[in-house]
Amino acid sequence: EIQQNLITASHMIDMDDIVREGFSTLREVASDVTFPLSDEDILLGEKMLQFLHHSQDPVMSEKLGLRGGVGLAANQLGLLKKVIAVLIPNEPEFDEEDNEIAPKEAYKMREIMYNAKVISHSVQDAAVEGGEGCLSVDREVPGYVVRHARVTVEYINKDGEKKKIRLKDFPAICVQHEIDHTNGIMFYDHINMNDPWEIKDGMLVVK
Ligand SMILES: Cc1nc(NNC(=O)[C@H](CC2CCCC2)CN(O)CO)c(F)c(N2CCN3CCOC[C@@H]3C2)n1
Ligand code: NI
Repeated sequence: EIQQNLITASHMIDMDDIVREGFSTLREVASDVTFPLSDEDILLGEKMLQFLHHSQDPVMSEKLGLRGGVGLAANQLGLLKKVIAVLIPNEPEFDEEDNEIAPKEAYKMREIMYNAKVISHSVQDAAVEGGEGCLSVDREVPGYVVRHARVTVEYINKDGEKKKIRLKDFPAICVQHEIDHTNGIMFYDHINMNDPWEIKDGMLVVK
């Protein structure tokens, strides 16, 4: 495939590997990956997670010229495979003298998810305060991205184990953003363009 360097172990994903609006795979439905996972699909997932780590590291993000990311989908790499990676850090706390206290768990969520799908969801909607962005969208698109407040997601992890997890708050938003990518859906598809900041029917605003 055209994304040859994505399957060389030593290559580190950077912004040049991320396709932008107009590239076909952002509007296509990706295929389920088959199990047992190929070495290529295992490597792909690991490199997607590595990209997110690098993007959240002051030194590596600077070195590789990365925009910050907490999620990534294979469609954004030009690959029609249902592979997503999520890396959501726990925010550090601060003591009375404003010294940073490392959180017990560094990450709220750190996962490579194969064939992820939403199998059930709350009636209640939610949107992230301030709206969303996307590494494949080089422009601001303001407005509440209306999503499900809580979702039950089924996926297979890199060890081939079927998982079923319930998510709420920001993790629910992030995983929906990534699963959307694997179905050719962009975040701004969920913004009410007539009234982008409309809050209706008990929609939660998530920080
Ligand atoms: C909220 C946020 N969105 C960032 N970017 N956008 C993304 O991740 C897109 C996916 C997210 C957009 C909204 C829901 C999912 C990427 N998308 O296109 C993938 O499909 C961030 F970078 C970011 N953080 C907070 C944590 N910080 C830790 C230290 O390092 C910087 C990092 C910045 N928070
Ligand atoms: Ni995105």
